[in-house]
Amino acid sequence: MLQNKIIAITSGEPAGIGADICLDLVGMDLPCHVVVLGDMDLLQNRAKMLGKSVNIREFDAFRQPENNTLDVLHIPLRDVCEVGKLNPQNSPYVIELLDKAMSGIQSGDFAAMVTAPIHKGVINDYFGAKMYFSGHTEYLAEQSNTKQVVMMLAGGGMRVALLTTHLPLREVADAITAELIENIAEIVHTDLQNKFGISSPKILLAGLNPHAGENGHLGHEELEIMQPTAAKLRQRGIQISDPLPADTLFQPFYLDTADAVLAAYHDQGLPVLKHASFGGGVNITLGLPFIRTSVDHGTALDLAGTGKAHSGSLKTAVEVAWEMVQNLPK
Ligand SMILES: NC(=O)c1ccc[n+]([C@@H]2O[C@H](COP(=O)([O-])OP(=O)(O)OC[C@H]3O[C@@H](n4cnc5c(N)ncnc54)[C@H](O)[C@@H]3O)[C@@H](O)[C@H]2O)c1
Ligand SMILES: N[C@H](C(=O)O)[C@H](O)COP(=O)(O)O
Repeated sequence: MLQNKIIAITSGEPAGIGADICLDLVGMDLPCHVVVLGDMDLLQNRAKMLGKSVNIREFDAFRQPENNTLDVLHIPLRDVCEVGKLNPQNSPYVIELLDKAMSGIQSGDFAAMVTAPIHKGVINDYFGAKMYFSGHTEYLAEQSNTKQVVMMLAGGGMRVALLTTHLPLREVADAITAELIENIAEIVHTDLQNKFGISSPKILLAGLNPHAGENGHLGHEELEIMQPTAAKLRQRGIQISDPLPADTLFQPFYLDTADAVLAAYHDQGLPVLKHASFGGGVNITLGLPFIRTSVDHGTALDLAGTGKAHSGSLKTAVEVAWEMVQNLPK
């Protein structure tokens, strides 16, 4: 049976580089069979534009993978797609790719999903008040009725998980509660064990404020919330540090002692990681009832159809998803 050995790749925003990087997978040495979810004509046209001669065929779970062939689960675009130009009318298509990948996992057709980049802005332009879309992470959590998930990126020899994800900076401090830290740290701890095979994970907690609050003189979240919660978590057997100053935490002296950093917010942790590994890192959603990884970059509308987009991150995302599948308790 091929079925549960297949990884579904959602091709993402059709005007962006999603199709380009999916086409690049053909001929790569991948650890498993992959099927791309997307519009077949879009993929054919993009292949032509890029001068790639790739055999694009309709996905059939019982067919063996073939050389120079991309298996595609055809999902039609809703409207025209001009390369590099966002068309809000295609937003339901982008969402359908995610829904189909998720239902394929639930039915046992796919072992995991890997997502190519989407454009959150255009999805919100289309759906308006009907649905607020802040990212794959939050959407997949909602759709799978998962109360808490964690965004973690890996690259450049580090893993960086986030306490808060796509949240305006103004709202970050209020969102950091003892309950949130406990929930997130527990998910990071458990998923590092179960999905990454790390038996005794060590987590470094970054403070929210400059110099981790400078003993309460530069903010009180560290003393009042983060430190007592970290102590409580340690009593429960989770190896997490007290909040450390984020500006000096990302150096080998600390990083070499740990399996993951838990950053307080998106742009505290991710710029460091992306500086070290942009285009080769991977975004992993922890805490979901299924495996989902993604690229570390966005839609790069400026590069779509030019042949200049790098696909290393997509390849890594497939490899990491597959490794996670292998690590799942049997
Ligand atoms: N996994 C995802 O779905 C994901 C991740 C990050 C950003 N985004 C979304 O993408 C959209 C655009 O975001 P942005 O402009 O901040 O970031 P971006 O990553 O699309 O582009 C930033 C810069 O990096 C370059 N770049 C990006 N990917 C590249 C690649 N594979 N190879 C070579 N160069 C590459 C782009 O040309 C651009 O100069 C936003 O809507 C954002 O939310 C989605
Ligand atoms: N925060 C992610 C990053 O910077 O790479 C990106 O926006 C993707 O997030 P989702 O996987 O939730 O779409």
